[in-house]
Amino acid sequence: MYKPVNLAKDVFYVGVNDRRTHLFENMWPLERGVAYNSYLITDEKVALIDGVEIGQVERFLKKIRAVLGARPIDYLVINHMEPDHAGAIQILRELYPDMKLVGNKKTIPMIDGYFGFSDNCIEVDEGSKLELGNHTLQFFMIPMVHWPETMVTYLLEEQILFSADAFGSFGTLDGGIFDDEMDFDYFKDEMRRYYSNIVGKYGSPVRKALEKLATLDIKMIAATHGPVLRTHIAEVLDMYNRWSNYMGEEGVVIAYASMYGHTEEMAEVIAREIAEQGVRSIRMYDVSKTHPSYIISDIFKYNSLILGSPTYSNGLHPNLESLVNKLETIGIPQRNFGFFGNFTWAGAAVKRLQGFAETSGWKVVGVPVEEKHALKSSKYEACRELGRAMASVVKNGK
Ligand SMILES: Cc1cc2nc3c(=O)[nH]c(=O)nc-3n(C[C@H](O)[C@H](O)[C@H](O)COP(=O)(O)O)c2cc1C
Repeated sequence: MYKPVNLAKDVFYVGVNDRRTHLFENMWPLERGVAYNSYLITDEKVALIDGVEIGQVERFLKKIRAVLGARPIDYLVINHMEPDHAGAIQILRELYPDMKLVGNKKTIPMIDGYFGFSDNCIEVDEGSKLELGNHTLQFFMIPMVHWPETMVTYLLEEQILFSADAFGSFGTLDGGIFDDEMDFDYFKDEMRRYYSNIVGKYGSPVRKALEKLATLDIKMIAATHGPVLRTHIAEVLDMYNRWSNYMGEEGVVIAYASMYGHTEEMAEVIAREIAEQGVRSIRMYDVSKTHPSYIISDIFKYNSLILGSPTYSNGLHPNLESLVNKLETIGIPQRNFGFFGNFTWAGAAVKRLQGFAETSGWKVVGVPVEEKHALKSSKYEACRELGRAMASVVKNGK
């Protein structure tokens, strides 16, 4: 019934869209859903590359059968064992009992651990090849992008890279499957939100993977989420190069918490001064309103960050603390950093942010401002001074 979508002759897209799940990994908002991409190659042997999340298996199987009819699958290539791709393994194995699972030495113990079997598995290694007939698959390991077993599969004859979660994105494929069939700008933002929050900690493994992939001629990148890339490959590789090197463009993210508006007022003063100094890219977020994944995405985009918080139970406001914890986990090596806070009887927020600044190794810009009660003229001027200092560093590097 389904009209097959070809990436090349005998290479098919059989992925599915999920618009029902609200939170990816039960954490990251999916405003426009997510796609679980899977690919089928038909030759003397049939290979399926990655699967889908278990809840989406029905439509997935329909798409497979639309291509294969009653023909069995010979190989299931498992580039990545995360359950949003590997969840359908059990069902696929029951439907196709002779199907061999193709993974590396780290994949197979995970198959055993999750599903309780390790028979019918083929272990591949760096550079191993699997012949399907007229098509040859070659495997390259990209450990910790973003799980240890992750590998990519390269289809030599068509120069298609099946890249697992690398180059993936949130967002369903609303009709368009390929990057030139859609408004790709939306996906660039969602690709950064996906990368920064899910893969962002692993800059060094990503850089190693990019070096390895640079030796391949790539006509198409087929990731497990988001559009199939055939037009924007160079641009996306460049984006990955910048993100994995934690290079931020000129701009300031200001993220604050505020219960009664005093900390917010300080943030407004700082932002206005930065703008008056000529910085055009300023993104201001109330951490109680905006999910941290969007804020972290912008912290990856821009080279400077200012955090502000009221003191709350002798610490940071819990939502700001949560953002700081996430930043500590990711460990971005360098940003220009300013901070400020507000309190009523004994300030602790600025002290906590000072501690974060020291452990992060970031360049502290300006003098931190801490106001007691309402904003008064001396701290108003101190906020402006912090804004001026930040604008100078953003624009002039000092
Ligand atoms: C639940 C709660 C806990 C607080 N804990 C502290 C505290 O430990 N030390 C302090 O000096 N002020 C504390 N405050 C007072 C706030 O820091 C103060 O009201 C501040 O001005 C709030 O800033 P905002 O207007 O930006 O929300 C607390 C306030 C609330 C509501």
